[in-house]
Amino acid sequence: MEYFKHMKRLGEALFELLSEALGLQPDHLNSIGCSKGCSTVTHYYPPCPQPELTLGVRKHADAGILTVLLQNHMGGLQVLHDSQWFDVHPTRGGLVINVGDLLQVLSNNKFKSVKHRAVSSHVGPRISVACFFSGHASLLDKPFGPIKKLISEANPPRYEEFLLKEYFAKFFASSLDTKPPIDYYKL
Ligand SMILES: O=C(O)CCC(=O)C(=O)O
Ligand SMILES: [Fe+2]
Repeated sequence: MEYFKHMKRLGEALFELLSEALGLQPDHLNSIGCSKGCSTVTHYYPPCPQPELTLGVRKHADAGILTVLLQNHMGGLQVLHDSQWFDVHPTRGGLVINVGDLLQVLSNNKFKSVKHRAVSSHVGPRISVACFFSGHASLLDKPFGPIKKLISEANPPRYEEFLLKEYFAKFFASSLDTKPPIDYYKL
């Protein structure tokens, strides 16, 4: 419980910084509910006898707005950059912050969601705790798209508006092998 209180506060602070980085008022992303709707998934990856035959989690970008990830000392998380996989080495007391597909939409592609995966290992277990910020429930029924203040003639919208509830319905009906729901709304 204590951890989630801290996650909520951290989320608010991160969304302030991200708003400023977009050239918006510091409270912009918080005021539209970005730091709400935080859900948590804990992963337990046991030691794997044949790690070369499998992956812990396949390549994907997180579907929500922002993810705060805590991993134990085992390592295994990798991010894709310029078509190459890079290890995200665990740092004691460190957290990994991943931009999700919905922040890519809100920022009209200024922030790019990060493709990542978790590889298996002979040793373990590896444990990770992901807090997914997916936005306040009241956003589900409202049109969602790039922030209007970020749109101009020089920077036209890269996504059409859509309903988050339809987006999440697509997400929950999909697998990591199918195209991510964000792709349906690209302009
Ligand atoms: O276990 C990890 O480090 C990654 C988990 C992950 O990518 C996810 O839950 O979306
Ligand atoms: Fe992920």
